[in-house]
Amino acid sequence: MSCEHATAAGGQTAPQEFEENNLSEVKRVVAVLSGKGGVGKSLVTGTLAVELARAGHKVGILDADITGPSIPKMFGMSGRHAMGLGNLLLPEISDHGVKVMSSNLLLKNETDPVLWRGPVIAGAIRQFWSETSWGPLDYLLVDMPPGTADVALTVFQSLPVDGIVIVTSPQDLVSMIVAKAVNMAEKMNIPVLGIVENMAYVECPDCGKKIEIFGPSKLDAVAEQYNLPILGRMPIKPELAAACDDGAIEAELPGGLLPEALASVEALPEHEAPEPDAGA
Ligand SMILES: Nc1ncnc2c1ncn2[C@@H]1O[C@H](COP(=O)(O)OP(=O)(O)OP(=O)(O)O)[C@@H](O)[C@H]1O
Repeated sequence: MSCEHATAAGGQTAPQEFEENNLSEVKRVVAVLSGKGGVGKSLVTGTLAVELARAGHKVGILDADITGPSIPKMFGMSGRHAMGLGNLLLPEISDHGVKVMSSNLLLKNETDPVLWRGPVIAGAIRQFWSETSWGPLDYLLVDMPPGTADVALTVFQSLPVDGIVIVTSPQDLVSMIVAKAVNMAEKMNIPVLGIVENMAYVECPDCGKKIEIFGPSKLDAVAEQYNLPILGRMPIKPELAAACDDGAIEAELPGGLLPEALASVEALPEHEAPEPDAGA
């Protein structure tokens, strides 16, 4: 498949800070990172976005998981396409006001594979920041690609990320994954806000007992080892997966799933406004 926008932006490899355009006013950027795919990073990003929006904040999601984007579907945007305004892209806006920019919003069909090479992906990230009109946002959440490789590095080197939320699951090699993320964050000088453990347990529908089906969690020990706060434990809930599949996360997400993560993100100070002459 091809994308006019992303192809035009290809060829950008050298690490550099991407400029914010003068139609965006993003106060805080939070990256949601996981060590591998499928641990629920996108669900945690979506949950945080919904909880922030319900708390009255203006929220956007930059879907940096370029080759495996799942945010638009979760927010009921399947089949929608991002529009342009002059040189800028306009994010799609969900029913409850969450703005989303994603490679899936640039594809003709959402089932088309994204077969872009690294430099083109970096170019897409630049477009989603520098060439997207985000307007005023209290929080921009970045749904990172899984792992700590190339694209993650581009995001951390190029966007003004204020904090990182690490998502793990009990069957992960939690200690190693957290170590990699913490080392990367330290090198980039970005604070890690803490760890969310997803799929931590299943609740018995009859007696409410929490069953740790992947065995006892190692999260407490790892959090202590790296001196990181635990930002919450999400249970496996089939209705969550169904809500994501139906594009109904905003309507159907139960309240209060990640209170500690919400409080930690809300406590982040605003970063400094861009230079007045930073243009699109
Ligand atoms: N706590 C949960 N309960 C039920 N289903 C879940 C839970 N967490 C994630 N899922 C489901 O598991 C699948 C993978 O989740 P998700 O897309 O959020 O993972 P990811 O880490 O972002 O994956 P990738 O890195 O491949 O994009 C989705 O279908 C999602 O709805």
